[in-house]
Amino acid sequence: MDIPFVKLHGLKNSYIFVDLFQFQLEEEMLAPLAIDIADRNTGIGSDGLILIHPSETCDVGMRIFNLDGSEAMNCGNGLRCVAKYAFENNLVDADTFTIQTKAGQVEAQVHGTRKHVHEVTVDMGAPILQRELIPMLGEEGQQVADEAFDAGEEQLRVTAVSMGNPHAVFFVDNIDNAPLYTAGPVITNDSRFPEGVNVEFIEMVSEKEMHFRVWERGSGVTQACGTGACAAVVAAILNKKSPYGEEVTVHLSGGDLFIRWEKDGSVWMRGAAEKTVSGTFHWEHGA
Ligand SMILES: N[C@H](CCC[C@H](N)C(=O)O)C(=O)O
Repeated sequence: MDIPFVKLHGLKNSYIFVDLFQFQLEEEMLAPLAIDIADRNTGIGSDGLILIHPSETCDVGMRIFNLDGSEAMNCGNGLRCVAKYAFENNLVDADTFTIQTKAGQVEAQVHGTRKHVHEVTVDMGAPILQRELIPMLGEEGQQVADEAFDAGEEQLRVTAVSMGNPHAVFFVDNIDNAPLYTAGPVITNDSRFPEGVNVEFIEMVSEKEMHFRVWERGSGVTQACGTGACAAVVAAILNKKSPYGEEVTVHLSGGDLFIRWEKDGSVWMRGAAEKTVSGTFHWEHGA
């Protein structure tokens, strides 16, 4: 079958987008399609697949699938790309609109014109901090902030935050020495996280600036992770390394995101979204 797609990225965290307003896919196709279309050798190449779909509760809907075909509940960089695509393709009437995710709904505001949106601000809603809702094993009802967490030879300290998807945040003295490739793949599958976890390493530059690296659940090391950047700033504030209510600059491998967490309120994410290419993917389903 020939599948129309658009490739977009948020700070080089790229996804292949299929617009279900125009093209239909069967549910059982989605995971194998994500694996095939994201393959850098035999597919288009990306960090996963994102579906833009009609929604009964919001202006548009988004579903995201990782490289390994697993479906995630949320995707920050993907949301900015969905917002850009929806506005530029007249799927929405105004420059501010709602997007349905499996984690709930968010509100996006695009910056730019119908011809070209260059930046998007998203109200990501409130973080989820109760251990059992991350989910992470251990005493229920508690937050997980600066808790001892040994992984292999690494003696680390974890702060766990969900943005609809789970994140384990670790503060290190030097981001270049972070055990991203050694501890990342171990922690992402650690049994203390029954649904797996996205793994972030953070080096604080100042209270309003940090370096960020990520091993993503289901995709491995990516150039950026929007929900991860949100989780990192929440973790910094919980650990009194950053202030509530002020924009923190997060330096990811692929570029900068600007994140603020309003006390007792939402996490706001602002950053770029760019289109790379559109075309048709010829897919022999089941081949
Ligand atoms: N890259 C995405 C996160 C994907 C999350 C996915 N790896 C999972 O939660 O399983 C972002 O910009 O938020």
